[in-house]
Amino acid sequence: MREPSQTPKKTIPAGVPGVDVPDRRGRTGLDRVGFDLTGNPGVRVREVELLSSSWYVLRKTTFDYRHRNGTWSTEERETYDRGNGATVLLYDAGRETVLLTRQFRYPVYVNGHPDGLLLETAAGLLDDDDPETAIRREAAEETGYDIGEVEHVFDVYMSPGSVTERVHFFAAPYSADRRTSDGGGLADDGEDIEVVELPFAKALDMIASGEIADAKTIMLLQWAALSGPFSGPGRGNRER
Ligand SMILES: Nc1nc2c(ncn2[C@@H]2O[C@H](COP(=O)(O)OP(=O)(O)O[C@H]3O[C@H](CO)[C@@H](O)[C@H](O)[C@@H]3O)[C@@H](O)[C@H]2O)c(=O)[nH]1
Ligand SMILES: [Mg+2]
Repeated sequence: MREPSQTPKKTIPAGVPGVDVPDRRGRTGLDRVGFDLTGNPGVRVREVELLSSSWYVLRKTTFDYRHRNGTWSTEERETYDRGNGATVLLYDAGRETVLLTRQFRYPVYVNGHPDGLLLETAAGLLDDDDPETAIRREAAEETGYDIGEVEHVFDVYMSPGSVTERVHFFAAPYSADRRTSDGGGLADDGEDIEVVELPFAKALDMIASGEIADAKTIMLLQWAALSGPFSGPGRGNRER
């Protein structure tokens, strides 16, 4: 116990990782995001609380919001920020096939998927790259194919009520002569990705049966049938 005469020690705040001292991924200022927004005069950001920055970033933001009838209210919203991402549909128009990946997704497993092994188009986070550079990198890492020309399809907010992420969608042809490795993802990052080639028509059937249940994959397959490489009379509807 401290002697009554002793001067209390001044405690120097240790700093909050991700806020005023770097977190384990080197980030600071994570609680400043949103204050500089000016695009909507009916939104005034009041407070940003960093709830978690263990890997990706969860914030609670308090903001004033002007309703369409002119009244203001104060709202709170949690946002999950994992950066933006990119995805690509790899297709072989001649052989009428697509190249997908299969990997274990824990969030899916914990929410009703039988084994968590999800069939998906190759995809990854941008990290510090532009979308096209990122998708070339991810396609090579995950499928082993070095992709040539890519076609930009659309950019999409995948879960706008809670997740900040915007995903950039692409399509690109693949062919055996552009295979440079087995793919499989980065083992050091814990990735264990199977490369799965499917007839396009079978992939479409697997949407109907629920075997393909990933949003970006469904969107790209349906785009391919409607206006992409498998559109037009008689395409994508050949004998299974
Ligand atoms: N240690 C640790 N590592 C993590 C964690 N979360 C993700 N990772 C690592 O971060 C890697 C991210 O891999 P990417 O290939 O860059 O991203 P992705 O998870 O495939 O994301 C793509 O698909 C998502 C689902 O559709 C998309 O949301 C995303 O935009 C992108 O397209 C994972 O393989 C894993 O190693 C975590 O909580 N802890
Ligand atoms: Mg990935």
